Amino acid sequence: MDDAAKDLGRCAVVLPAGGCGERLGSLTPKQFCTVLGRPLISHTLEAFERASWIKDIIVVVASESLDLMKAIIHKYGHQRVTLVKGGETRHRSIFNGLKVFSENHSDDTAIDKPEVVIIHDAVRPFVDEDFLLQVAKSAKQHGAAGAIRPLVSTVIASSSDGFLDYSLERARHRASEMPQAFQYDVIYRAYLQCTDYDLDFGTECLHLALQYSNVKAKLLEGPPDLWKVTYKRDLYAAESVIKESISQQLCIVTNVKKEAIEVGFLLHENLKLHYKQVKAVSSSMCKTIHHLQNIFHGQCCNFICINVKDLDFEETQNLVDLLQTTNASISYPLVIVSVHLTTEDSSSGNKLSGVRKLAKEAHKSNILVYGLLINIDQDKVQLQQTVCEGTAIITALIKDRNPALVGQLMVA
Ligand SMILES: Nc1ccn([C@@H]2O[C@H](COP(=O)(O)OP(=O)(O)OP(=O)(O)O)[C@@H](O)[C@H]2O)c(=O)n1
Ligand SMILES: O=P(O)(O)OC[C@@H](O)[C@@H](O)[C@@H](O)CO
Repeated sequence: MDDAAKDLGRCAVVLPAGGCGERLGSLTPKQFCTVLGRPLISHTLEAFERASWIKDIIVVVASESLDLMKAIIHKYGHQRVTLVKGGETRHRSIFNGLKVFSENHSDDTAIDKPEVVIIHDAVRPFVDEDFLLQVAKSAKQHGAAGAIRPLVSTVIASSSDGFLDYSLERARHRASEMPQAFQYDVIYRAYLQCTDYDLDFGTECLHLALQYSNVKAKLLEGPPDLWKVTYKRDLYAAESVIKESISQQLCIVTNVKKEAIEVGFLLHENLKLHYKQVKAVSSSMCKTIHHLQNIFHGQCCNFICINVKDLDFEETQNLVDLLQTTNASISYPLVIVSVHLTTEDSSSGNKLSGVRKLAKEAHKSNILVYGLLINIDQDKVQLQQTVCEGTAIITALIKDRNPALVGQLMVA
């Protein structure tokens, strides 16, 4: 991607995050509300950090949120971030963010002026790097560029007495979304000329570029998940989108004992009907996180660990220990379904307490461990049926990632 961005020149992003999220109805401003255990703004930052060609990330927050934002940056290890104090309105916050490149600072933190600056609401966490680059390149060429999406509802105007005045032809109009991008001088010059009315009541940066810099923005149709978190339902939707994105891959870890391999094979056959990528590896291949990351060329968040009856939790404990050595679970809760093969005569009592204890410890590292008993004292047909039921339990646990079920022992 870096090669594709090489003609862009220096690029930065301004993330306005200084609002109070009134429409969401929470005491916590929505950019700091947690989604899958992590503040919404951290998900957005992670998306921009994937674009290494964006050299500076300017986060604009209300002064009362500066310490909270610093703590989030530290906890999640965000890089390339500069904090700026927000303003009373979104436009004033964006303007404060843009000033960081052009005005001297008391602490001499001058930041190199970018050729292209992206502006993106911090509460829009789903940012696609390819599309970001398209918008930035288009802004380099045309002076300004912005994301648009088809309108879902028709736009109408109301008369002062509350009756329909006129309606806009929906097919000819679009919703203005983000990211937007500008040649830095185009948008900074526009903000310098803004009236107070613009700064206090305006909502459209593209309009400012046209009004004050006489630059018509290039409009690019963006992907469907560009939406802005505004209402409570948007937080729930964001959590579902993220859960779905981290539930595409699955790693089955088993040792070389015969019964473990047999159940592992049956689980693999069932699970590959539900997941895009299912890999089965022997626990001997999972001695280092390097091995694990090589399996999926990156981050896998879902594991099934098959423990044969006489070894109890050794496989799961080893996997938890390995995962705890990485930051993998900082970004998203990892799931381990600890499968225990059992026979008619073995008691599940000690397993229950064992899974509970192990799960409680792992949960401190944001690793969710669930137990699953599979009785292998069955004929082939019955075992296949049991594994099929076990697969349904596993897919539900991974999809839901419910902390309340951590340490519970399900029976297929
Ligand atoms: N004074 C403000 C107001 C808004 N924003 C930011 O602009 C983005 C989009 O604005 P909006 O969705 O309106 O956020 P809020 O103003 O917080 O929401 P509400 O209007 O419901 O209060 C958000 O990331 C918000 O934090 C900002 O930086 N400074
Ligand atoms: O008006 P709000 O402050 O809720 O949100 C800002 C949005 O209007 C803005 O992000 C897009 O419409 C693009 O300009």
